[in-house]
Amino acid sequence: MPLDLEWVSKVRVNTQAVLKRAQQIQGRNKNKKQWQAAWLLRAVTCIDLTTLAGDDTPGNVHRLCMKATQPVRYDLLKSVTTAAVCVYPSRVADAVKSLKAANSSLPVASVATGFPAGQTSLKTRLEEVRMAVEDGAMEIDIVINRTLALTGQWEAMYEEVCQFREACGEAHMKSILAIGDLVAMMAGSDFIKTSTGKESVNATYPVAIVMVRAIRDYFLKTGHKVGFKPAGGIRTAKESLVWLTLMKEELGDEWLSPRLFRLGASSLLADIERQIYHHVTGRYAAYHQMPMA
Ligand SMILES: O=C[C@H](O)COP(=O)(O)O
Repeated sequence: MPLDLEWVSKVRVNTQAVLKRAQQIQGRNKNKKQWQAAWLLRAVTCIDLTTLAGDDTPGNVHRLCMKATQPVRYDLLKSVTTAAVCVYPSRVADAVKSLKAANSSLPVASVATGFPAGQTSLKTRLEEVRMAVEDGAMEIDIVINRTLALTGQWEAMYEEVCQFREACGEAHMKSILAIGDLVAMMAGSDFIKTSTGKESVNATYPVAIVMVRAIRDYFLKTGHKVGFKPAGGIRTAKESLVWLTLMKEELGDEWLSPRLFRLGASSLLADIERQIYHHVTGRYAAYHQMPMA
């Protein structure tokens, strides 16, 4: 849609109310036994299983892909996968190859646009998006230009995001960072994502509440449903339940599927798998019994 700065300028956040709501949501979802297991399985299906490390290799990306296709031990659970795998652009081809060899249609997501800082030229950032798409990425997690956002240059940020949208082609575009949500949605983002996972503060519930309410406002005004992806520092099964509760309560059941909700996480799955192991066997497994692949 065209940029509507009047709408952006009218946005107000009641910080105290948001903090209170965040507390409230963390106290919800006391489901136990099979209900808790069901919620955890839902969380698994929404994970973008991620590796974004300087020492990523075809080998560890391959293991990640195998884990994504069989996230919970085969003897405990069959036919569930994560939503996607998420890697650096340089590793997209490796992930596509591994998944193809495993006969899997799981999408490969790639961070791009100079992730995590976004401090490279626009030309370079656009080229990076195109290359990742060319290598087979079906989802692109872009970093918005924080310099433009922090200095209030919304038109320029909107133009950049529109160009990323175009460079993504058919690939879904997820835009990283709470700041500038509305502008990113106006410019065609399919998802908005809290953080890169590389900042000292990443996905927090109060910020998420502001973001999902921006998604709701955007939906009410345009009829267009934008997805939400919290990412960074999400490590425990319990946290995944809070995130699902937040989505259910703020946006409703429709936002509880991978089409509109993802958890960006590199090390959450192990804890969920442990909880599911406990649910099935009555015992807790050691972490080494839940291998990466
Ligand atoms: O986009 C995903 C994040 O980088 C993952 O962050 P994490 O490694 O803290 O789970």
